[in-house]
Amino acid sequence: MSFHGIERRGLMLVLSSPSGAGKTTISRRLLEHEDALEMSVSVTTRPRRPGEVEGRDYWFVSPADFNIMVNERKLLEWAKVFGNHYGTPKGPVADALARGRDVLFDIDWQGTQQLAEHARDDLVSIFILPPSTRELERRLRQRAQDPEDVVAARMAKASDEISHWAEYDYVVLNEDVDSTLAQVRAILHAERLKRRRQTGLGDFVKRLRDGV
Ligand SMILES: Nc1nc2c(ncn2[C@@H]2O[C@H](COP(=O)(O)OP(=O)(O)O)[C@@H](O)[C@H]2O)c(=O)[nH]1
Ligand SMILES: Nc1ncnc2c1ncn2[C@@H]1O[C@H](COP(=O)(O)OP(=O)(O)O)[C@@H](O)[C@H]1O
Repeated sequence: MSFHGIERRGLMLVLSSPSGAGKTTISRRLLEHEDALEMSVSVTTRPRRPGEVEGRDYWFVSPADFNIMVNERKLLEWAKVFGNHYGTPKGPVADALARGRDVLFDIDWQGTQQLAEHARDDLVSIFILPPSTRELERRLRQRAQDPEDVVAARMAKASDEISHWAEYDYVVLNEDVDSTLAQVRAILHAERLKRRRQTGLGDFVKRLRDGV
């Protein structure tokens, strides 16, 4: 990746939050604005929701196929969430990073911990908090795509998920979508400028010094 003509190493941007806090909304908006960013599309055994698109939101697979992917080590990380399995296919992430692109992950704390074990230096993690419990419940119901018992289960798990907030590099409160988006973009832009990510800086500075 070239940034002002200087080679840069791609980064892995993780968004986690309790269900309903707004990860999907923020991810979609972010991808509209950030050309150099690609979504990591997970595989899941969860049923497809109305409006979800195969290959855009998830790859929907059977439990048997998921197990095959685990056994063949095709997943970078995987976890069981709300009784279903979710995992990150390895290939597309490696390809994107090799092309110098950044990769966005909508994964839970278990997946974030696994990525941190393998690629801490390339990882930038953001935890998204809802403004209040009431608002979280309102958002989960408003989405109205899950049956009532699923909404209740997700609310019951919210406290567990939130308990991992301090394991993240950044924490953003998602009150208003536009300002959350601006904050996440600011984090991404600053992280891209980290010296160790600008791999072409040494050569650039050498040419600069040679010229003076
Ligand atoms: N570890 C891991 N978690 C995932 C993956 N894909 C999705 N998740 C998480 O699984 C949880 C449930 O996702 P989903 O069923 O789409 O509901 P959501 O909470 O509305 O996004 C969320 O916390 C996601 O971040 C994955 O590949 N790995
Ligand atoms: N800042 C916000 N203000 C109001 N509603 C929001 C906000 N962010 C997300 N939502 C709504 O809340 C619901 C859950 O958001 P979603 O992005 O699906 O959350 P998650 O992916 O974390 O489960 C959706 O109906 C979405 O439109």
